[in-house]
Amino acid sequence: MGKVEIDYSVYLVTGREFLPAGKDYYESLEESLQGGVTLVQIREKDADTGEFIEVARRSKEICDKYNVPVLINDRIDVHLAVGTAGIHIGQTDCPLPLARQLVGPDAIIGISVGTVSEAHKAVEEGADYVGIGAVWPTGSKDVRNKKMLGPEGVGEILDILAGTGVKSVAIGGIHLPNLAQLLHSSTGPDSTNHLDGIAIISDIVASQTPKEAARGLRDVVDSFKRVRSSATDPLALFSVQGKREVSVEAFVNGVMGLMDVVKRETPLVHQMTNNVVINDSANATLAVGASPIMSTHPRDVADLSPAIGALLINFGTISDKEGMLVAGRQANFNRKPLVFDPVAIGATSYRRETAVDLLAHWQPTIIKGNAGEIGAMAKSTEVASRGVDSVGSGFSNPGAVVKALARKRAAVIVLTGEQDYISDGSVVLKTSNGHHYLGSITGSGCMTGSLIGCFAAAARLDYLSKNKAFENLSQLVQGDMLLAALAGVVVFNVAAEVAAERPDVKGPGTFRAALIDELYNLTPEIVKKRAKVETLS
Ligand SMILES: Cc1ncc(COP(=O)(O)OP(=O)(O)O)c(N)n1
Ligand SMILES: Cc1nc(C(=O)O)sc1CCOP(=O)(O)O
Repeated sequence: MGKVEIDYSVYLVTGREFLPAGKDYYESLEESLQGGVTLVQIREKDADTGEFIEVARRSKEICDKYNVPVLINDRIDVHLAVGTAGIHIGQTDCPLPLARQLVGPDAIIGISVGTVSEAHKAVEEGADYVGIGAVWPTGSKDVRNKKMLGPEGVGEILDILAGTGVKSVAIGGIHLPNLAQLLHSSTGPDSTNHLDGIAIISDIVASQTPKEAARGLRDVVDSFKRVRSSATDPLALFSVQGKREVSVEAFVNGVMGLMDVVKRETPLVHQMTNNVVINDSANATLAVGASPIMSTHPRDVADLSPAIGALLINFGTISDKEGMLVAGRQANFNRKPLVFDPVAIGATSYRRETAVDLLAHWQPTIIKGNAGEIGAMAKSTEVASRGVDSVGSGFSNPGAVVKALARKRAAVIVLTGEQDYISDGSVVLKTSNGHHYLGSITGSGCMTGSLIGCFAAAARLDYLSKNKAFENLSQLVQGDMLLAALAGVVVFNVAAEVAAERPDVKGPGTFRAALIDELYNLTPEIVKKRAKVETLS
């Protein structure tokens, strides 16, 4: 007979205990199937065998109407009694080789994995799919004894599965607002090994409207799979208007256009930054025509999110981690650009752990850092950090580093230095503006991050003024984020050059004041004349 063909896109794991008051289980199941659930697992933790068989039998009758296969959680006897498509087992249930002997070659066997070694074993033992979890904390199961994987941990397990034919779903704490982040940031650099689907209890079962809940999840997964299978650029995270023209002239014209958009729209740019630079960053933001808001309290930042144009998270003095977690999640949920400046990430283990934690909870759109910071993000040993500065002469091939990291992180990467390198994983840009005074004042890197935030907000607004919102539901943000990153870097460095040439500038002190003036006075024409931009690929 052969194995049933399974679509893992939206895999409902049932749980009668999570139904909202008054909601009938069978009604809820049928509504979720109407919404687009593609696979159902019957999970009964409290039922005795007779009751489990009855629930599975009736559930299968409903699923059969929609041609959706059913699997049974843990209980091989219930699977055999009802004749379902297969089983899902955990690490402490019946060993997989024995389960295979009992259910036969045609039954689907899925197994839970939470580590790379469990994934290796699942492949060796012939699992059809793995349930990778827990991605995030969940109220549906006690997972306190398990390591939370975050999207990055899911990605490490997906790397093991690449080329094996074993399918994958992620499970645990997955909801509509964090779904696009999970799908993108667990995907490997070459985009071949991405999740086949997601397994969900509460987001569907606990909903009063399971049809809509399932439909929302299904739309995002479908859209993600469509983009991954058809895009010429496998990242396809950000929208650009049509096919991008990769020429210096097009990029510089684009920067000029974004300068106008910022001045016209004065986007609100929420900045959670460090107390060394907070004033300079706010002033630089105002000088280019945007509007800064420097709030940090978790309750405040959640309310702000719908109104802002972009969010900057600069963890220089890392005193507001709770607020950063909330603000980043809200930015992803509201599909606002999120610029991450992991200041001195390589310098201490606390900073590294904080970054891992933040990145497990939200997906940055643009990551900006100096060589030490980008080296730490890329786990490169070529460049080391000392405090907030990097040491050594830099990367032997900086363009390759930013391109690879952009693909790994599914974000635009900006590497600042005497020359700046920017990549979205496809195009690599190099810019060479600036002045050595920038190294003699505090906050030049942080101000660059702020300006990238301003132009990211502008790029999103520009896109939305010309296109329909959210044509592609799996995209995290809309607008040309590569161009936004370029604009932030070029505008800041050109203004620095102009400031340093002024006769009244005698050193870093006068330069700092002049820099704000020249950001304020900078015109698109000056940028066009001075921008030193090269395309490397
Ligand atoms: C798709 C999927 N993945 C993981 C699990 C968890 O299964 P298990 O480890 O057996 O734990 P219990 O579900 O029995 O609590 C799952 N059920 N489905
Ligand atoms: C059943 C289950 N298994 C998990 C694992 O990590 O193996 S997490 C989990 C619960 C998933 O429920 P929700 O979608 O409500 O978070």
